[in-house]
Amino acid sequence: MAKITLSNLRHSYYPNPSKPDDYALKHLDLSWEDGGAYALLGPSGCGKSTLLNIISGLLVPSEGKILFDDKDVTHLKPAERNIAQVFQFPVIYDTMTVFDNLAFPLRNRQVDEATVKSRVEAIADMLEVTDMLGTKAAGLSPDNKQKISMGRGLVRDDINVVMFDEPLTVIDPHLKWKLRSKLKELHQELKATMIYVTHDQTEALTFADQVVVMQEGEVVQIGTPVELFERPTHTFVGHFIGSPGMNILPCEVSGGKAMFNGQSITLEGEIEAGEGKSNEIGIRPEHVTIADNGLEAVVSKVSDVGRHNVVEAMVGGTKVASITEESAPNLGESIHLQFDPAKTRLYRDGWIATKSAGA
Ligand SMILES: Nc1ncnc2c1ncn2[C@@H]1O[C@H](COP(=O)(O)OP(=O)(O)OP(=O)(O)O)[C@@H](O)[C@H]1O
Repeated sequence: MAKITLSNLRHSYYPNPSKPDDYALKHLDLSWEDGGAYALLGPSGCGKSTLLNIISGLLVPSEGKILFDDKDVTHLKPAERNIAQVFQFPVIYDTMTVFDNLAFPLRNRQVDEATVKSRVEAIADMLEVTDMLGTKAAGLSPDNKQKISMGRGLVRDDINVVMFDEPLTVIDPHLKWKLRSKLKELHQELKATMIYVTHDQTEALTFADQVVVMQEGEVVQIGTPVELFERPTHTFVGHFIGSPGMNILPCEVSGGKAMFNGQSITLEGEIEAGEGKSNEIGIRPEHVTIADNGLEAVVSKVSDVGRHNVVEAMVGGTKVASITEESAPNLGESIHLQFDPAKTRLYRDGWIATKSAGA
């Protein structure tokens, strides 16, 4: 396994890019530590596949370098990079047994049969497919086929990184969580560097220790799932992560105070110096409470989502969502909302602009 460094990386599919929008990857400078479990999360078109193809060697970036440890691999072919990839659709040989499928990447590299046997048996044990080793792959269910595909990606112990590209796409929703937790377990046992590409926040947050969130060809935040939830550094992350996402409320800033709907809102800390085109308050629905006093609001929607209710209420012309475990108010009812000051951030032109509490 290796540390992977992307240094000053940019990529455009155009021959003569001139403006930022000509770049599928605008500027990337980041390191994936040896043995880390990473997710690359972002909506369709944000540049995930482009980045994956650059790491695997299918694409040469327009600018910048890729290093595996200290070795510059920018111009090495995929086969020279020692990478394993697991794709959306299972890549296995139907006519071979499960054992032979798992053994394939090892035999391909002339690994001796005793090692093949012990490695395949160990991976099969971790994946809980030992009883299928003698079965032809053709008869397997789609989720078992994808498990074997994952096993093929994980069976070699000499690879630099295992990359999973939306690996649960074809899996039945009720089996997804099983494979997701299996993958997490495998990471803990194998300690391989893994990059999991997805547009699904649940998959990213359950698998990864560090999540890299991308938007429009740029990384907007790298952090643990808790960091992304607790203190998004960009409104995109606040909105994209969470269910429902963070409330992003237009506000005015004057005299170091944020005014929302004519009322001063206490923030987590001081507002950073600077100017911007737009100011917004970010507060998660989990940190908005219905109280006896506070911002006046009128309930516009109530959704019972099982463990709790999501209450949407209009404060002037702006919708604010809150999550409550208590009985929900009625539609049209006048209520008061309070924001937890320690969790209320100011965003300027999308980027966080409050000093964190204690800073
Ligand atoms: N071969 C190509 N030629 C031109 N533009 C491309 C090509 N491949 C991707 N793009 C553009 O580059 C940007 C990033 O695309 P990319 O496929 O990397 O995003 P993604 O996040 O992987 O999306 P998805 O999840 O839909 O695959 C998009 O604007 C896309 O239209």
